[in-house]
Amino acid sequence: MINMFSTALLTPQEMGQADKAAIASGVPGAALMDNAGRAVAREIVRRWSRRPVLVACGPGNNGGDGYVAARYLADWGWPVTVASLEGRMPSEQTDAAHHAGLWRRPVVRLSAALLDTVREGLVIDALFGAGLARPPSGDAAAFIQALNDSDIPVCAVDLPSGVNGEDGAVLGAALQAQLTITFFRKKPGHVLFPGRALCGPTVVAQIGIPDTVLPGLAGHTAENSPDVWSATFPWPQLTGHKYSRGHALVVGGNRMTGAARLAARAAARAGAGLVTLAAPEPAWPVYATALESIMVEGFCDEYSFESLLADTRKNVFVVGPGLGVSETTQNQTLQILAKQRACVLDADAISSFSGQPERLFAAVSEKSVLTPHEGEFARVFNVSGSKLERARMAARTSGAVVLLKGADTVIAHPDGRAIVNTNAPPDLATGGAGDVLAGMIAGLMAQGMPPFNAACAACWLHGEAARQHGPGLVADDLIHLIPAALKVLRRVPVN
Ligand SMILES: NC(=O)C1=CN([C@@H]2O[C@H](COP(=O)(O)OP(=O)(O)OC[C@H]3O[C@@H](n4cnc5c(N)ncnc54)[C@H](OP(=O)(O)O)[C@@H]3O)[C@@H](O)[C@H]2O)[C@@H](O)CC1
Ligand SMILES: Nc1ncnc2c1ncn2[C@@H]1O[C@H](COP(=O)(O)OP(=O)(O)O)[C@@H](O)[C@H]1O
Ligand SMILES: [K+]
Repeated sequence: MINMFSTALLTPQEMGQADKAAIASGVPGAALMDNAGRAVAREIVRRWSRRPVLVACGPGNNGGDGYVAARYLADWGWPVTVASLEGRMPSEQTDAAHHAGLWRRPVVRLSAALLDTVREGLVIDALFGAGLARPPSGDAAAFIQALNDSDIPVCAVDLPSGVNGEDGAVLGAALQAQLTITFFRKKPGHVLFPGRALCGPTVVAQIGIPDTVLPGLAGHTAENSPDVWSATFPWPQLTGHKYSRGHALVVGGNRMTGAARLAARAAARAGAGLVTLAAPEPAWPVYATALESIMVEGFCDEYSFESLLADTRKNVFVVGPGLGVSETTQNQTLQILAKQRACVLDADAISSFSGQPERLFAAVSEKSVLTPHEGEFARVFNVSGSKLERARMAARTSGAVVLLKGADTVIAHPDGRAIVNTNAPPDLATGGAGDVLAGMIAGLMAQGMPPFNAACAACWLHGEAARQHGPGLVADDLIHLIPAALKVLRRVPVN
């Protein structure tokens, strides 16, 4: 069971449908807009002391929210200037026009020169939100450029103008905000780069849209959070034993032995009851000396490798870290996939199919999790579009769960669902961090967690472990911080 609703990510189009459904259920559009603008004003007074504010309003509903925010701030005694793009007011008989009408003071034409009035103040960006239709040009482009060149803080309504809500891309030029307030649920553009960085922290305000509108229109994209998968998290059972917690087998390489060791340790820390490292004979002493609780079994050829896989209690395999790109790696991967058990394919297990992706796609299934970074991804998937679209398309094409790594990791299921991870600090950009992630996913799958859920949960725990460490992180540290991340997940304070 997976909960895609509480952190659902809605496209601008889906958000429009949510808006309509809320209105149909009896909440007037003007009230939604009033709630939205008041939420913006409230978040501002919570963070900044009273100061001059310039509200830049576009011609649509985003501008409508701006007129509301301006009214509340002025009512609370803030010095407010309202400016409209190209002097355009909202079309008559719209909610935005209604709220623009409630602003009884002057509305000036927006220009970069107005920034001089708020050098010590703040700008509310209510130019464009979900309805951004083309790259900003003319007055809008000049204003965005001048504001970005200044150090005046910007509070964006819904999205920083210029950011595409659907995928976080910049359409021509976009504002850099210090705070973004969005409504009801985030959009993909709030969590995917570069949009995420341009938003600053994003606050989600509830404005009267009931959650009951969600099942009709959302459910295929969400932000990663324990809410999504915690119901299926495999906590140890009182009467459990090591065999009931699964047995992960990690394939080791001959030379880069650290990668598989990291993955094996991470699988054990994530809770696999038993972990075996399958070591090629020449490297067996290296693995055997380094590992204590992890069993090390040697193999010398494909036959002895095959016999290592035979034991059906070994219910999940990790293949790829430190193996090297070669035909041998490809063969080992295919041998593993032929067992039709759960597996995590990382690094060289993916790259070894460069130029022959069909061989990989024919062998994987929903029980397989592929964990490429962008470089590995490009070797086997020939897809374009946003990161969300590419991961989704890769999962559909291959039939496997695909976890496309990076600062905004996307986890996609072949059925079209996708999760965007947002808790990973940049300290994770260090060699071996991906090997640890692969092991953690396997450790959760060993305990019976469904592959997609396991990939999401491991990714969140990985980010949390890194957050606990902070700067100076190396991959080895993550192993020791998995217990601390698990404690956070259980809401038990870390001692
Ligand atoms: N949905 C909800 O639940 C709720 C939504 N709410 C709010 O509504 C916002 C969405 O409103 P929206 O659909 O009116 O779109 P919006 O962002 O104002 O932009 C459209 C206008 O901008 C114009 N325009 C576009 N690009 C342009 C460009 N490059 N350069 C120049 N002009 C450009 C475009 O003009 P046109 O293309 O017609 O010339 C049109 O007039 C959403 O972000 C949120 O803040 C809240 O009130 C609470 C409830
Ligand atoms: N800038 C970043 N911010 C957050 N997480 C990152 C960033 N860069 C990399 N990561 C994460 O760190 C891990 C690196 O994995 P990978 O590139 O496979 O490294 P390795 O192969 O050395 O183990 C992935 O989980 C990735 O999502
Ligand atoms: K905006």
